[in-house]
Amino acid sequence: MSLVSLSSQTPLLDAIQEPSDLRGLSDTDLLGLAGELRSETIDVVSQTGGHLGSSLGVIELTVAIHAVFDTPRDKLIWDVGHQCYPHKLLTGRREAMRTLRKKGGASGFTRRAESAHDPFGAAHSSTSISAGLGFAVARDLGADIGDVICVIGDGALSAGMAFEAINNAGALGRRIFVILNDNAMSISPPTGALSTHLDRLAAPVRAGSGDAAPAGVTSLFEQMGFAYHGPVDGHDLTGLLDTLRHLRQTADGPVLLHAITRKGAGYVHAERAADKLHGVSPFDVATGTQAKARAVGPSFTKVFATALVAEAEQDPRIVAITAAMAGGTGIDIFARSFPDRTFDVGIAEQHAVTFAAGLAAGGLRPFCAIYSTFLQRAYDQIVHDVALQGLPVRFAIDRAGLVGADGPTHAGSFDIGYLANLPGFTVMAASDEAELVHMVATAAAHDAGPIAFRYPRGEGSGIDMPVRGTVLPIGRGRVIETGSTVALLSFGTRLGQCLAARQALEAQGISVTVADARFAKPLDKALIEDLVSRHKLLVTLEEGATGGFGALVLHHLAARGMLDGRCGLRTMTLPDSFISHASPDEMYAAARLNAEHIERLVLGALAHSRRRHALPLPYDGTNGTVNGSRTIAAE
Ligand SMILES: Cc1ncc(C[n+]2csc(CCOP(=O)(O)OP(=O)(O)O)c2C)c(N)n1
Ligand SMILES: CC(=O)[C@@H](O)[C@H](O)COP(=O)(O)O
Ligand SMILES: [Mg+2]
Repeated sequence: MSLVSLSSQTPLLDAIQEPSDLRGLSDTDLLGLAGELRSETIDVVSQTGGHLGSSLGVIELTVAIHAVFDTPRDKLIWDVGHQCYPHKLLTGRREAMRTLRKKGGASGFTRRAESAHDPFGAAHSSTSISAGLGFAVARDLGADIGDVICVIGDGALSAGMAFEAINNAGALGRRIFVILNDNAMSISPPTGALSTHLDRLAAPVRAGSGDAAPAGVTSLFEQMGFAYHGPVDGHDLTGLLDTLRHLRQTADGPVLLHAITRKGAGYVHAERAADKLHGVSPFDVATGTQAKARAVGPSFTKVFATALVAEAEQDPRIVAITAAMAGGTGIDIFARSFPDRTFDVGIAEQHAVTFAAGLAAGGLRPFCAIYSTFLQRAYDQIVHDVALQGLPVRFAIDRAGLVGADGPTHAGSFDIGYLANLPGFTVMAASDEAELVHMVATAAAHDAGPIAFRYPRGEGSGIDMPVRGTVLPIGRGRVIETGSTVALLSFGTRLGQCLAARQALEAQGISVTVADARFAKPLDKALIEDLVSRHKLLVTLEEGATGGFGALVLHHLAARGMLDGRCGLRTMTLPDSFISHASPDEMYAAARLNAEHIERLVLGALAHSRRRHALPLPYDGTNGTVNGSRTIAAE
């Protein structure tokens, strides 16, 4: 049943500059406003792309919260933040939303720097209750803060840190509102016993038989010190207004309101879609058909998944783990072939890694497929449970490097540094989709210890693909093109940019070697020493922050006493800043990691070495980016 007829007329929304404008409206007008807000959300995302289903599911919640509470003095914190589009439309950013996720435009998540109505930034899930409790305690210790409202989804609630926060909040007893937006969806259907528990609580509302948990079913939240209210219909705006007004009047401690919603609510194409149109590219509103990005080659994700299936067909010890990202990581492809060897642990990366460690200790060959950025959440598990015990967990690290519209919260910038400094780890980066196939085979065969291979979001270059992966010699890189003056040593897919830069430099009479390092650990020391001894300049490149591959190369050369100036050395990395969202190309341009930047750096370094005297480097030691600013905009 559609909750709204899509109309382009939005007279009520037109009058809303700030949430305070809502508070003068009648409940009837608020109903009309919700309808207009839903239409506007659909229209905006049909133009820009982004996260649609989640935003549609919280239209009524958004209107009710801003109508009842005194935002921004009352702090409204959205968990994940991918559902914040209606919130942004009501908080002075309606125009900015037309530039959603574009270079210089509105972020697709909440951001403190963007608005006082975004008291806490998000994008990684399950942080809202911890942050909200911080605001609540700051208030109780004298800060000028009103109420605190955390909106968290059923998926985000499956992460351990959400329960760490509930555990603490329930004991502290501070007044805080947690609104559980329960649409029985994560990106895909949720997994886990918590989901079963929530379904039991929600059953009456979902069955349309009333606003109360079934007799005898008490929520675990009550057991943990929260006043549990619900389940209530999260699309019944009038009911929500009454409930929130009542709770605001009466709450004297932590409150959890269990709101039952539908992801994609009010847009038939979203409601019908298996994923409820969680993440979409621009689409036709009438048909729901999305624009298809032109792809030259297969996606790295699909190449990974297909290669893993091929390996698993030969080896029953191979199992796959995802943390609620089966579609994004391609593990859903693996699951179709091996449902009993596939484990979706929910949004629980810490558990995923240590679970994989247990699987490895039990003699299996676990592939833990987690985006680089989300793997950050499990660092101690990687160190303490995997590396320290030398357990052969395989890490398939997707979304390595800059990812584009999701921006800095999703950039895979740090895994090279945070893995290659761990004893016993093997760290690889695929320079293209064929290399990725070989790296899956190499990881499958590697029982000597933990091994990771990284690859970017998006499609490959469409090169010829091997039928099967071959196991690579550990710690060995490969020379692609031979030259004599400059050596470009690339770790990852900047290799393509190196080859383009080589062409430009060769046209200027500069002879360039291009090599693919393949491994950041163990380093190919023989290759590095040979490149340094035979060239005037060695440049390392990586789609990672400083302190990664290039640093390890310099460490090695220092240890070998080869920093004697006979060969100039430069490292090209991501800048020491977070790069705002834009397209991947625009972000790599801001990072100065494209072919033109390689060419410019080489010419500058050669000129510098010709002058043979120290000049102040035109940068802070990175590849030309201005340092000092924490976040830089894509050019
Ligand atoms: C730590 C972390 N892991 C994974 C993700 C990817 N992710 C984004 S939204 C989402 C599902 C969230 O489900 P829920 O909280 O129920 O929100 P809904 O999409 O249903 O509105 C996931 C897994 C993330 N943002 N953060
Ligand atoms: C909100 C969130 O964290 C995910 O939806 C993420 O945006 C998915 O990223 P990809 O689109 O790269 O799979
Ligand atoms: Mg959900």
